[in-house]
Amino acid sequence: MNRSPIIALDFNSAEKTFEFLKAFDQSVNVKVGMELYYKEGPAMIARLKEEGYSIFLDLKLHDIPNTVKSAMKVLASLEVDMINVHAAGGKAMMEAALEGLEAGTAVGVQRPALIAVTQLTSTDDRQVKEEQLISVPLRESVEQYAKLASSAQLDGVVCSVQEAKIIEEVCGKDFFKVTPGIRLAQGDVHDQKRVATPAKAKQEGSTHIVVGRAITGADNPLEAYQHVKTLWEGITS
Ligand SMILES: O=C(O)c1cc(=O)[nH]c(=O)n1[C@@H]1O[C@H](COP(=O)(O)O)[C@@H](O)[C@H]1O
Repeated sequence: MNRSPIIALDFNSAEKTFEFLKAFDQSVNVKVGMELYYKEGPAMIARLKEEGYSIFLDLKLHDIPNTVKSAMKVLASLEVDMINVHAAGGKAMMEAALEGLEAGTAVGVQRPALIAVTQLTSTDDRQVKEEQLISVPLRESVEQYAKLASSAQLDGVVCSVQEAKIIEEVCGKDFFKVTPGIRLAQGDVHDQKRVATPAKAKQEGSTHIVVGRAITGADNPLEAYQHVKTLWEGITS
């Protein structure tokens, strides 16, 4: 998957998705999440692949290691470019996910990059403290999850832009920092808590940005995408 912005295809049907994609060429990266995958299933992935898109399959697996391993083995057959689990499932679960992916990837096919969600970008410090009863600041919790993911040999994490720099220091430049919660200046933050602009993401060391509503909800999605891409690529790291 190249480093262009990843468009979150948060639609409830294949029809709406392909109607939206009509404006774009196949060089854009796309993310298929729970809504679209649960509705359309593996056929959706096959169709997007056939059309030539690079795909991040965002199903955020989180279960006992054996279940995640078996699920990843099956998902590997979809031959997506990137896939994720929740780091909160633990190191053994992340290792099992990787084993499953490796076992399910056909010879000659590149294994999907495996990344772990740290603290969701819809989470803030208050929730970490009062709901999760974690006694360290959110930032340290994200750092710990990133270390765990790295020790389990994962390719990277999903985090917010606010933690990208510290993760680069701890896990290195090549370790993926995939950052959702991207908004244009003055854009509606919706349900997200830890947000940043594309330019800030680049500056802080994000390796990938995931952008949904700032593009899909725009009057002119292609124009919005190009604007995001220009801001993201504007600064060389
Ligand atoms: O794993 C993800 O992609 C993800 C992790 C996270 O912490 N926060 C987050 O927003 N996401 C996804 O990124 C997308 C963000 O969408 P927008 O808020 O519309 O840009 C959604 O599809 C979320 O499911």
